Amino acid sequence: MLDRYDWTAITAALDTQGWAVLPGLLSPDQCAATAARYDDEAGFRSRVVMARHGFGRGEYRYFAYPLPDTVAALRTGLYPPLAAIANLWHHRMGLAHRFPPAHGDFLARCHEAGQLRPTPLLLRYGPGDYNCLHQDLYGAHVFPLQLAVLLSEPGRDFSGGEFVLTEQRPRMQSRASVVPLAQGDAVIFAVNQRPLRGSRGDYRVTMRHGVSEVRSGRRHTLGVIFHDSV
Ligand SMILES: O=C(O)CCC(=O)C(=O)O
Ligand SMILES: [Fe+2]
Repeated sequence: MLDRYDWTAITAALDTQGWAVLPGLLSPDQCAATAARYDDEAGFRSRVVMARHGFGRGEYRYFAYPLPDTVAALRTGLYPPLAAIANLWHHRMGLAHRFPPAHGDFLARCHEAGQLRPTPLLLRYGPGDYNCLHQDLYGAHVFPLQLAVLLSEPGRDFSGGEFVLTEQRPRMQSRASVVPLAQGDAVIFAVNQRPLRGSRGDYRVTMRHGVSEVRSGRRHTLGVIFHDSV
């Protein structure tokens, strides 16, 4: 499923803009089945109503272990190519920490540090809902890339609700990108900092992501974060 993507082009996009799209990562049927899980209380460890925390408006649920097969397969399968990019990024940012080639070994590190709780999540937005710019940092162990899959079809299921990324360069104003996504497309993006090549070598920029206001309909997304949470 993942070897059909051009990982050289994905790496280049991540290096230049801090995000890359994987078109059609999930089929419409997989999207519908995944979004439908939202109402099934049993598969989740917690529910967050965003307005209660000042995170925006809308809600999300964190999956419990064991994760659904589709989610587990994405998390395990995407980790190795992303770990290679993550290690290059850490090298370029002068960070000593390196990521093991298999997700199980990285999770073992998270778990030893007390980051035991699964972080993949389902999000649900209705009219007027939005997600404030944020970073998904859940402990000292942070994998620098994450994934969001749009489960709904723009134009048919909802309007508005665009995936937004900002990039804060040192001592400069922030730059925003709107990521064009169709149903089943995934965006891979930097969780926190990423290296950017400047005329005097690499420097670090800080990324944040969020979702603009949903105007109508209902929008579901699947979020895959590779580190577990305290
Ligand atoms: O709903 C979205 O597109 C954003 C989800 C999000 O913040 C995440 O997956 O971490
Ligand atoms: Fe997020």
